[in-house]
Amino acid sequence: MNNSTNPAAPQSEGAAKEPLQSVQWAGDHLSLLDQRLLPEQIVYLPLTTAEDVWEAIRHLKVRGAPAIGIAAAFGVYLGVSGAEGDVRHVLDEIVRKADYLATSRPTAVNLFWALDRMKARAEAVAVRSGVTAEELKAAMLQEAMLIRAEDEETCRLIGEHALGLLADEMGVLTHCNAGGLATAKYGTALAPLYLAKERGWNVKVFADETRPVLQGSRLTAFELQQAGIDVTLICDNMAGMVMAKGWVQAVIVGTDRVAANGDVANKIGTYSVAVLAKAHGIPFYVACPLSTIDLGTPTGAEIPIEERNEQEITEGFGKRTAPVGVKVFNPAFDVTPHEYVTAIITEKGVVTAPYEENLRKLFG
Ligand SMILES: CSC[C@H]1O[C@H](OP(=O)(O)O)[C@H](O)[C@@H]1O
Repeated sequence: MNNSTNPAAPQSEGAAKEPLQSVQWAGDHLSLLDQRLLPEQIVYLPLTTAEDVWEAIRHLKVRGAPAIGIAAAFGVYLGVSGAEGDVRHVLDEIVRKADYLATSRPTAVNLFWALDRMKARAEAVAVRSGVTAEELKAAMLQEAMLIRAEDEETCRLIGEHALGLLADEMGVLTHCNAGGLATAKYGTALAPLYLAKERGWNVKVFADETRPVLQGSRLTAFELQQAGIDVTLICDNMAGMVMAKGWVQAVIVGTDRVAANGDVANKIGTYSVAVLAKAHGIPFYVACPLSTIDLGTPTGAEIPIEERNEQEITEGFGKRTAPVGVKVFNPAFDVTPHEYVTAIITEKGVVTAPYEENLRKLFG
C-alpha cells in the first residue's frame, strides 16, 4: 500500500493554530462558539439570558459534558443579573433558573453538578449577615468563572495522567469529540494528544466521524488538524478494520456520565468501539473529570439516555436521506459496561477495576 492511502504515514506538518474556546465570559455576556456551524464557519454568539443558554445547550450550539456545565453556570448568573428585590428573592430566582437550565439535556451529569454547585454557593452566601442582593449576584458570576477556570486546569491534569498510557508513534482511535470544544480548554480524551504534540511525539489519531451529528468529523478532525496533529477521519463502521490492520494501539474517549460501578455513558457508538477494542486486545480508556463521575447512580442502567429528533438521522448532507414516515430510533448516547473499560483517567490519576471501590476513593 503506498503512502498516499496509508493513514499511518506521517501527515504533512501544519502550523499549529491557537485552539478555539467554546465558552468565554465577555464582561457582560457569554460568548459562545456555535459548534453546529463548525468546521465551515467560526461564529461566536452573544448570550444574555438563561433562556439563550438553555436553547444553546438543547440544540448543541454548545455540547460536551464539561462545556455544558460551564455554560449552564453562566446561564444561572445571566438569569439573575437583572433581578430586582432582596437577597431572599434573588436566591429564589437562582434556584428557579438553575432548575430550568437542568431541563436542557438529561445525560451529561456535569450539567447537574455545575447547577448544584451554583445553588450551594448561593445558599452559603445568602446566609452571611448583611450580604446584599448585588453581592449574591456577583458571587454567582465568580463561581461560574471559577468552574470554567478549574475545568481548564482539570483537563490539563487529565492529559498529564493519560500521557503516561500513550507513546510516541502510537495509533490512537477516538469517538465523538472530547476535545477543547467540549471543555474549557484541552479537552479530556484529546488532552493527552495536545500534550504529546508539545513533547514532539507523533501520535497518529483515527477519528470516528460519529454519526448522526458528526462531532468527530466536524469537531475532532477540525481541532486536531488546527493543532497540527496527525489525524485520519474514518466512518464509524471502519473502526474494526483499522484495528484489524494493527493501526490502533489504544482507544481513548470522553464520557457524559460514569456510574458508581464504572459503567460509562458516552456518545452513541462508543459501546461498539469498546467491544471491538476488547476483541482486538486494544486498551479502551475513558478520560473524565471527577465532575463526570456520578456515585449517586449505581449502574449504567440508571443513566438517562437522551433521544433526539429523527431529523438528525433522516436529513443530512443537504437533503433527505431516508423515506418519509420511516420509523427512527435516535439515542444520543449508549452505555459501555465497566468490564470493557481498561481504565478511567481523571485529574487525580488513573483508576482501574474494581471501579465501585476505586472510584469512591477518588472522593476521599
Ligand atoms: C468531554 S465530554 C464529551 C462528550 O460529550 C459528547 O456528547 P454531545 O456532543 O452530545 O454533548 C460526547 O458524548 C463526548 O464524548
